[in-house]
Amino acid sequence: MNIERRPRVGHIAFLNCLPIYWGLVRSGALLDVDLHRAPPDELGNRLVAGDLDLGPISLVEYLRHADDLLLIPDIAVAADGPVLSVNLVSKTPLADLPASPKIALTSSSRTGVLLGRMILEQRYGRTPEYATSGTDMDSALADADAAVLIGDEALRAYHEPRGNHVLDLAAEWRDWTGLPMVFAVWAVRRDYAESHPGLVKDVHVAFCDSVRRCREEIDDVVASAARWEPFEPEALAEYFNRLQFTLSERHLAGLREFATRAAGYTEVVPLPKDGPEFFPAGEGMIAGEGQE
Ligand SMILES: C=C(O[C@@H]1C=C(C(=O)O)C=C[C@H]1O)C(=O)O
Repeated sequence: MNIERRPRVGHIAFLNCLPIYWGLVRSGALLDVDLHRAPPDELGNRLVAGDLDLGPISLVEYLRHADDLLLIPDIAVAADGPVLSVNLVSKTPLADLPASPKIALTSSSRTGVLLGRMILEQRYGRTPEYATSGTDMDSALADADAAVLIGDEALRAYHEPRGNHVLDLAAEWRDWTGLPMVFAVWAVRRDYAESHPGLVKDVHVAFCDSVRRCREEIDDVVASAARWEPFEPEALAEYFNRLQFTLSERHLAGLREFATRAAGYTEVVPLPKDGPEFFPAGEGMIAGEGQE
């Protein structure tokens, strides 16, 4: 009897991760993983608790738990400029925000909300009062001057701001540092990587192949997503084009810069000098994508 169980793999329940999983269906690799779909905050908790073996995790959550995790090469959720779905949505133009604005931080985010705090405090000299909020624009703005939103709700706010002002935080990061912003990385628990290196390698290869297929079949990805999502095909095409799913050297430079700046804010484990530490999987497999 086979007592091996499938690797338990996370799946971020946002449109932005659809391209990463697209090819798993096409190649059949979907049958070889036990996929768990949830918002990023929940997936991070489950990976850290050992209820998942590997998968996407918010960059900040990875930095907090880097001692227990290894990065999986090549794959990320990132943007080198506007991302459209990590936004500071404010009732007034940014310049008119008071010195100590009330800022709502969506409960689903760890990285976007910290990026928003850094930008408000360091770039725009504000000393905000923060509160955790629901994930949608109305509940987040109910008792705040502005809100940091991520994912589908933030993309919706970008397309339908309803009188509010939308500041793209990945664009802000790029203007500020000259670097891409990495929002989520793929990580594997160290104990799982040690006991099941072959399975981790298989999942890595399957995801790299999936991203490659998605780029080749992007029109089908858009058409398929547009059947179910409240966004026009053109808007989805623009979004999937902005998003980068790779972790190139340039992305790593952005990740390290963010880790350095995050250290002053939250209990992140400082990266080792030549860090982050990777699951050993050889050369990058989807080189070229997202690299400049
Ligand atoms: C680009 C995005 O990245 C997401 C942002 C995250 C965060 O802020 O913690 C976590 C996972 C990512 O998928 C997005 O959701 O819009």
